[in-house]
Amino acid sequence: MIKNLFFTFKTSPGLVRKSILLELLHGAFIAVPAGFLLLIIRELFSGNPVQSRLWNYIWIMIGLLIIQLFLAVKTIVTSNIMTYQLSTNLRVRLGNHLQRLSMGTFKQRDPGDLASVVLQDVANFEMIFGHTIANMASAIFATLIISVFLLITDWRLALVLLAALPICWLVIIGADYLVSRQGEKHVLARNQTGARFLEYVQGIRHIKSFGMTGKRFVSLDKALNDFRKASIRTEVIPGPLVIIAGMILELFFLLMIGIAITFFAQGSLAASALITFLIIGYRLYEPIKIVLVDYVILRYMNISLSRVIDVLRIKEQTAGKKLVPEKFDVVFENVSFGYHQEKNVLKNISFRVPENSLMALVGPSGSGKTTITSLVARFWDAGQGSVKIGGVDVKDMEPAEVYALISEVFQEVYLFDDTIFNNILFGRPDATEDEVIQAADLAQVLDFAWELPNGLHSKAGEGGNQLSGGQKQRISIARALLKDAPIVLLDEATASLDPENEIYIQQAIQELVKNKTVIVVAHKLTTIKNANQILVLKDGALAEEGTHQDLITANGLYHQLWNIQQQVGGWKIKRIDLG
Ligand SMILES: Nc1ncnc2c1ncn2[C@@H]1O[C@H](COP(=O)(O)OP(=O)(O)OP(=O)(O)O)[C@@H](O)[C@H]1O
Repeated sequence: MIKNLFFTFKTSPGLVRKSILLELLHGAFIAVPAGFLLLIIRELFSGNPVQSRLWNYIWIMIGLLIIQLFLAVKTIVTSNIMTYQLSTNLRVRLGNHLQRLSMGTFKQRDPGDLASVVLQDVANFEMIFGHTIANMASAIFATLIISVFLLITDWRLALVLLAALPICWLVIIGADYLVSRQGEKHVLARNQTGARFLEYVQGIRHIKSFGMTGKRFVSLDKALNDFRKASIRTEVIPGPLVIIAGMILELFFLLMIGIAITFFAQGSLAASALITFLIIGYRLYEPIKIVLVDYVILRYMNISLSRVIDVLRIKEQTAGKKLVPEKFDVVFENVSFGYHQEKNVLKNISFRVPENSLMALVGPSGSGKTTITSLVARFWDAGQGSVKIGGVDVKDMEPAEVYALISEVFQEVYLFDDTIFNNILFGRPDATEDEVIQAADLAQVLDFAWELPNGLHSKAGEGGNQLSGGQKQRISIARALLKDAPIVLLDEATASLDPENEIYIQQAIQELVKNKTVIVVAHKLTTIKNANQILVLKDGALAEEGTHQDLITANGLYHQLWNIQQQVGGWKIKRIDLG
């Protein structure tokens, strides 16, 4: 836990130092009045108490109380400023860090879990740390000072009181163990609930269309129930141990009284010392009781903090030599890559796409076509070999620099819950209105936008849910046109569209790929007949390479795929003819 706290403190060391100093000072001012109480008792039992001296002590104690009040306010304010500063730092660090992670990290991790780290775990830290740390620091310091007073007064009785501490500590270690185990289960249950909610809301359309509302709700309901049970256990299980620790303190206090009375009866303890231990001895335990409860809660907070730090430690994509290419040909040199270490989905792939030419990727489903485009965009880094743009290894470029060179049009289009205009503007935020309109025109967006109530300024709806698939495609092409990046990655967008939309989109794509280096994942071979180069993949390896004519002549896998598609196409035409 200490390590995790230091990791967090590093971001605002000055503020943390100031806060800790104030807390220690506050602790001292909680303890010092006990010293004056001790002097008052001594004076009273001196046989000849001096009234004025007693009053002086009382005035000093009142003065100390006022300072203590002032310090308490200052400490609360500073520790809250520190807590919110530290949690803000954590959020900013997480935000910056997430940006620099490869896309792979996001695909590999449960999105609900990642969201709960950013939202829940940081909030957990914020809430618990703010409320416990100030108490703990001042309580520990106050205990130390009161112990010194008591040791000076009578070391034997002081040792009896202090002997309770290691025993309490053992009990707290037990509670700590339970909190850590149960806390992890609680956090897991909480994340499951978040993930199931996310799944339920995101998939609501499909869940409804397959009539699975009840079934899916069962898994959400189960997650909620598990979370409820885990929450109760987290609260209840360590509770008795904390109470036991408190009772041990009470028992040792009673033991100390018994021994003190014996010493008093034997004449080895003065009456003033006996009274001192009865009054101040009890005060020794007050801060400790606070520490006992707060420590257990802090351990729970540490589970959240560890999760935040784990995310912060995920390796970021580096920029290597921070090079910027001047040309835009794309080269793969003996690239092998696997999403998981055990299995390579790309095996020793080499090719070159010259600047301003079009290369098509063809192959059966799962052969690795999309993976190749993901490596060009540096969504993932190649395991072996290198991916180069203009002679520069993408690993030697800032990931943002790579993204800036690439426009992508994929089958699945994501639109923001904003206007069509702003969704296009996203391609190049500093573009002028005329440029956006021109891109919308070239991508055939204006054709349908002018029929909408607010034209280009009509809302696309969250994820583009107020538009058809073809319309969303055209917006994404307009966005790519506006970006005007030198490299275009196309996951053949027309695969699932009706003929009318397909024509529109083909026209829009013709505009997009003009004078660009283009890699297209092709599903319909007719659309890539004129490609400068076709790469045929099979099981992640390069099976064939050449132009359409070369590959037909070679009479291999491409020829087979071509024949199949021709037959299916012919069959479709026949069916239409018959109809
Ligand atoms: N994020 C991922 N995590 C793990 N494995 C993945 C991931 N994405 C793809 N794969 C696997 O990698 C292999 C290649 O997938 P890829 O999507 O590149 O194929 P594809 O040729 O584009 O397929 P399709 O034509 O069906 O889109 C497949 O076996 C797939 O299951």
